Amino acid sequence: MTPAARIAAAVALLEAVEATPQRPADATANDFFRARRYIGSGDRRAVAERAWGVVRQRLRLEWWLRRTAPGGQPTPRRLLAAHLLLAEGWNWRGVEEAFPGGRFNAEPLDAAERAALKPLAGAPPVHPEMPEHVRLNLPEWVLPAFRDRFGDRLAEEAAAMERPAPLDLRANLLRTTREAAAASLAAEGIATEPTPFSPWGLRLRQRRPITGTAAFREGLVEVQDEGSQLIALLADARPGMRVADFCAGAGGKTLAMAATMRNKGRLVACDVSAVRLEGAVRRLRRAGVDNAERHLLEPGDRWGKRRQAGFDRVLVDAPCTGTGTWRRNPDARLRTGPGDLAELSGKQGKILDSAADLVRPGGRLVYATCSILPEEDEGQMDAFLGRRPDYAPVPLAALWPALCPGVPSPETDSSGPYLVTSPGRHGTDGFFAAVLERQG
Ligand SMILES: C[S@@+](CC[C@H](N)C(=O)[O-])C[C@H]1O[C@@H](n2cnc3c(N)ncnc32)[C@H](O)[C@@H]1O
Repeated sequence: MTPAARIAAAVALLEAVEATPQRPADATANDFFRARRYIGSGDRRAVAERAWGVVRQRLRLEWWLRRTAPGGQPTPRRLLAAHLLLAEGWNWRGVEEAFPGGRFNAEPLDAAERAALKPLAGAPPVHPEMPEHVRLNLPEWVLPAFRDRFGDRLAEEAAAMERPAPLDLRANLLRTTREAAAASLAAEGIATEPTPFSPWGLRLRQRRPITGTAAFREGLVEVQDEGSQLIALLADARPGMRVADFCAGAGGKTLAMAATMRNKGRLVACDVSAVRLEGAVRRLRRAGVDNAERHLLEPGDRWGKRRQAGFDRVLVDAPCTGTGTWRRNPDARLRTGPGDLAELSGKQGKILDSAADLVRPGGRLVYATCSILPEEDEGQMDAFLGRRPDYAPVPLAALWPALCPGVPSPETDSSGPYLVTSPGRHGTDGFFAAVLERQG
């Protein structure tokens, strides 16, 4: 593809993303490229990277365009050209030439577009007159909650959320060790380093596709952010236990817990989504897990009633706003709003109440989110502990030394008894996890 054709394709991809604003952008991108198989993998990567760059910077690009052309719409063409000028450092001439018209290329910029864009040449992406949330590249509605969470580290965390996430793998101890998995990847030309907190984690030095490697196909490694690995670690599922992964999805944490259980005991992966649970089947097989079963939770289901107090561990990896994963899903910060938070908070409380009854006295309920909004995290725990005096938190500081001997704990001064990870401080996604013990 010529550089101009790549620009045109990135504009078309952004238009497709805009046309389905509630759909995750990567799902739209998959359809987009499937319908254009003639776009080779190098071009596909370049087109997607540029489009995601625009999505990542959208709040700032829009601010600039509203300033230079107050009545004009921030169309995908304008946003992309603004991105070239502000974020990629292109000069004005280069941008004009990137829209040459003709077959496979974007139409030339018209007079209104030129008037809106030309003043952006040489301008900095962040302007001192931007409102704080635009400067930080965060939607306005999360600002108070993010400030509660991060205090004077807010700018540092917001900046970390703008950087693309590294690719983390979890060595599957059912099949290998972390060292052997790293050696196997290295033999295939993929350099990794151990993650600082998770005893199973390997971080790629450079982002590379890994699903084609023998190490992945043979189930030696699974893709999983280090923060997510820590949640499975905190569940402390041991061989012979009865364990329920209540919101198992496609089994990311089920797989990790099967490994700590060494395939011994009973592990049930539950979810309300048959499609997501089905997604776990191949992963479980590849990982060599044979102690896990799946259960689809349905309305009126008596499964939970029959298993009250039947589990040593119940993990609730709750549906949440996903605000902790914004560095990974740049479009999510544009799609998520306060209405989602209200709806999800209600759901989280209900899920916790159902899951809590499954835990035996002396057993543990582990509640986790990939959100950094206190309302979904500590707020949810305060409300739950108010409703359920038979539960008490087990502080992270008490759990960590036995789970990870010799490794410094990821706890922070402000995280209280809970695990709170963040991109700026830990280099992971933003996760929250609480371990609650049911009193005997
Ligand atoms: C954060 S995702 C789980 C991710 C998964 N544990 C992993 O590690 O890959 C939350 C899951 O909760 C499920 N869910 C939503 N409502 C639920 C409910 N009422 N009971 C159980 N699971 C639910 C969703 O279908 C989704 O798969």
